[in-house]
Amino acid sequence: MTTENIRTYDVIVIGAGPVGENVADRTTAAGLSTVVVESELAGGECSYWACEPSKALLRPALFRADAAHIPGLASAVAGPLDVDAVLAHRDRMSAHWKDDGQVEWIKSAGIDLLRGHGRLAGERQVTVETPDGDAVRLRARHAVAVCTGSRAALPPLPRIEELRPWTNREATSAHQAPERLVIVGAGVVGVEMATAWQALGSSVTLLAREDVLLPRMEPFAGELVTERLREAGADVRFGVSVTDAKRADGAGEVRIRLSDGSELTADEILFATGRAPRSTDIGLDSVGLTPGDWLTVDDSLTVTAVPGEWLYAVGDVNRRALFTHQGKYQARVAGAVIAARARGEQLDTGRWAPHSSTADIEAVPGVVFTDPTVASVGLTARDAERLGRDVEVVDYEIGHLAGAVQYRPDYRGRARILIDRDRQVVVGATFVGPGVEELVHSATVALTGEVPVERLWHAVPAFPTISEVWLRLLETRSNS
Ligand SMILES: Cc1cc2nc3c(=O)[nH]c(=O)nc-3n(C[C@H](O)[C@H](O)[C@H](O)COP(=O)(O)OP(=O)(O)OC[C@H]3O[C@@H](n4cnc5c(N)ncnc54)[C@H](O)[C@@H]3O)c2cc1C
Ligand SMILES: NC(=O)c1ccc[n+]([C@@H]2O[C@H](COP(=O)([O-])OP(=O)(O)OC[C@H]3O[C@@H](n4cnc5c(N)ncnc54)[C@H](O)[C@@H]3O)[C@@H](O)[C@H]2O)c1
Repeated sequence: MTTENIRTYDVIVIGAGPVGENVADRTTAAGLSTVVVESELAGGECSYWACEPSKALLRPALFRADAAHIPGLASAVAGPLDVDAVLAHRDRMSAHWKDDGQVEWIKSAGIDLLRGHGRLAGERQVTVETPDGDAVRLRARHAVAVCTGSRAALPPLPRIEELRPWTNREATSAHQAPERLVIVGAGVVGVEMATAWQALGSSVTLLAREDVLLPRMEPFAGELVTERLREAGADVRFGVSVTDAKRADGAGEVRIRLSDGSELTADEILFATGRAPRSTDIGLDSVGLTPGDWLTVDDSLTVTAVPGEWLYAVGDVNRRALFTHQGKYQARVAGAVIAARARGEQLDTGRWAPHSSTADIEAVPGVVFTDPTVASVGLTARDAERLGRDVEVVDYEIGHLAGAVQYRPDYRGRARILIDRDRQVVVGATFVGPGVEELVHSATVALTGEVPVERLWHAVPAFPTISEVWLRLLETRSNS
């Protein structure tokens, strides 16, 4: 390798997903020269095969579900969705799988972009294999941030690759609705894709290994989503997993055997069975780490097992909170940490301090875009029990609110808040019902601000809105 191929920067970021882009933005803004390395498309999974395309598929389905129950509007939305128009909209929202817009933004922010596959090559060093087969060696004066994200984790079924199964990539970029779609896994990807493709004309069978959908959330969330999915025509089955699956003649339909002995036939099978870190081929062994592992970090996003405070892992790859918004929050913290260390400053750590990623553990909001929508932040009742936290659990049927009936006359939904008995602050909230996605930030502010419940009495929600659920929850509590 010639010396011309060695480039030195203050900071090297591997992976230009939403998180890598934000780390690079922060370090550049702090005056540190930064290069970001990307092997596929700048913008990452979120822009092309996750958040953006999935929400573009779901929005028409959810809007129609609401409109179909609003007097005077129902007849206008009768009949099937215009699938071609929905898919064309999804294509636009995924920028037609081209990253020119992202590349332009990266350049405008003063960040260098290097296309290729990045691998750690010892302390503060990264080697990049470029698309034309060249190798570029990068050296960092201060920091390397691994932001390589995650990929779909497939179950250990024999010869699974011969099945050509769908993962999130195919499920968000398919150009036609399969007639019969079997979805394995009832987490967020499973239920969102079941909602979208059932609305787009597929006959969906959703297989849940557990006895409820969305098993990590409050049980009533999964119960309400099950009701509506079944009303929409989906076949939802509990307590089953796939024991064997084969594509007939290697090309035709998929024949699936389930753990209860039953069999299914489908045109496509989607495995929505969780995520694995993209860390198998990023040179982890060169710094004493195990390829394929999640990267454990402390609250400053510094990789704990590597000495010298130069290696960071930010976003999905550290497994703290697998959401774009939470990864971008970590990126803001990591950028501030890298800049402070580069200036030789003492870090300001501790809960909610600028150099401490706190919210990605204590107040992670998430919205599941299903009918009904599920929005939550903080602990569930089950989490509180597991952690031995003494909480008061308060429930309210959102459908009793005037604002909910105005929103959709057949409104079905429920809210739950958890109040820490000692501190008298909200430590968890779950809202299930149409339109609750914009409600969850009020709960996030209550959690992060640690607003005393007594003060929440004075936060008066407007009439008639679904936000009045806050007042009813507090009234329910004081009446009990
Ligand atoms: C179907 C689906 C829907 C989702 N919907 C939402 C949602 O609505 N809201 C939400 O908040 N979250 C959602 N998520 C989660 C969200 O997509 C992730 O949390 C987010 O993409 C993580 O960002 P990241 O930058 O850490 O990783 P990624 O987005 O995975 O980006 C990592 C980047 O690194 C690159 N890379 C990897 N290895 C290398 C290497 N060796 N060299 C160079 N480049 C490399 C990749 O090509 C990629 O561009 C969804 C996920 C899925 C699967
Ligand atoms: N709207 C959003 O914000 C959004 C949407 C999609 C994904 N995401 C993020 O992406 C992450 C990954 O989502 P996901 O749904 O892929 O994972 P998940 O971990 O949420 O759910 C995976 C499900 O698959 C099941 N499963 C695992 N192995 C199985 C097997 N062999 N057979 C049957 N079932 C099996 C698990 O029990 C679990 O219920 C989520 O945790 C979330 O953070 C967010």
